[in-house]
Amino acid sequence: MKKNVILYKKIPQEQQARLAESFNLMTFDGITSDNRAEFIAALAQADGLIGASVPIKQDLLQFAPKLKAISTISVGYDQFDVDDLTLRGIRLMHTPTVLTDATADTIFTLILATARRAVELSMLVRAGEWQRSIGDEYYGTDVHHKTIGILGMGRIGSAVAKRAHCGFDMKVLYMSNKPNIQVEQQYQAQRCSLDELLQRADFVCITLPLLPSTERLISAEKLALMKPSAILINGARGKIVDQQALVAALQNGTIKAAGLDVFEVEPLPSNSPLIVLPNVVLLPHIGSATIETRYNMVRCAVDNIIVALAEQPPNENWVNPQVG
Ligand SMILES: NC(=O)C1=CN([C@@H]2O[C@H](COP(=O)(O)OP(=O)(O)OC[C@H]3O[C@@H](n4cnc5c(N)ncnc54)[C@H](OP(=O)(O)O)[C@@H]3O)[C@@H](O)[C@H]2O)C=CC1
Ligand SMILES: O=CC(=O)O
Repeated sequence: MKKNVILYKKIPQEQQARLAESFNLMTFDGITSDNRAEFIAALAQADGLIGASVPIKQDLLQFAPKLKAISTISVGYDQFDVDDLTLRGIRLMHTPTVLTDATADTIFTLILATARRAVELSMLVRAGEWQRSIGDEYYGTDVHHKTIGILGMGRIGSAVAKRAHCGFDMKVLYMSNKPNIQVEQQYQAQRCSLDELLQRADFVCITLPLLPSTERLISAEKLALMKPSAILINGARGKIVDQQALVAALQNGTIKAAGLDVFEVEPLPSNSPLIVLPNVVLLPHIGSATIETRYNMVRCAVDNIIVALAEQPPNENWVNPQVG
């Protein structure tokens, strides 16, 4: 008998067809206050869930007594309580690797856009204010040959290090739980403490997961360690930075600029003080948002739910293989 799967995100038709071939499929275009009751009712019979961006924790899981697997169309899984899923015997699968390069490219987009003031100057042109050759008040800062400090040297951190070293002749510093010998050998990366990295780096890039140990890691005190000329790039999760402290640091010149793809609250509220700061480049959480990469993530997540519900042995996309 086919198992029951809920798809809670819109995905390309042919991938949805793969799901419909394997499972009794129920679909939701996101979970909103309008359809939440219907989603909760569907959970009663669900063997599997596949989707993205929605926190699925105890408040929803209590209505899902049969649930055996969740496949998230993302690499980050901070929207779940992994220990609780493991206790409940629910397999959690994610989509590492397929989005690594696209996300590293987004991080480099933010590095270049902040350093060269690309958004600010583009707005000046659009406003008709480009009347003569621009003066030094609008000059940017070099990226090449500068020092980049990468927080978290995993898949995306390593891809950023590659771009920095091979493409921009940058010196690479990194802070990680354990040494990454490959990046040390390939990109001459040097591991150091968080404080040393913050003091030395021209560009500080966050590529950490959101965990209790990383939440608000970049506090007012840590921002104060950065050079006044330094630029902070966050391509990971907004809650890793104390956003209020960041706004203050950008307003009072503690640091020069920031490039942000992620925020404490998403979508970023329209009254956020970040919106009016000229020295910030803001993106709407698009780290992996290319046509090719988003498609590959969906394909990977569909593969994952098929594997997980077929009770095949753990593979590298399983977050909690101990569930078995
Ligand atoms: N903006 C966007 O659209 C995207 C954002 N992301 C975010 O990027 C994050 C990283 O992804 P990815 O590179 O694939 O993940 P990885 O797990 O490959 O890399 C994370 C690295 O951070 C290290 N780390 C974890 N905790 C700490 C800590 N307290 N101090 C120092 N290092 C630590 C990990 O070390 P160890 O292995 O030893 O724990 C690991 O090396 C995701 O979790 C997600 O939140 C990802 C994709 C797109
Ligand atoms: O934020 C995106 C992810 O895949 O994680």
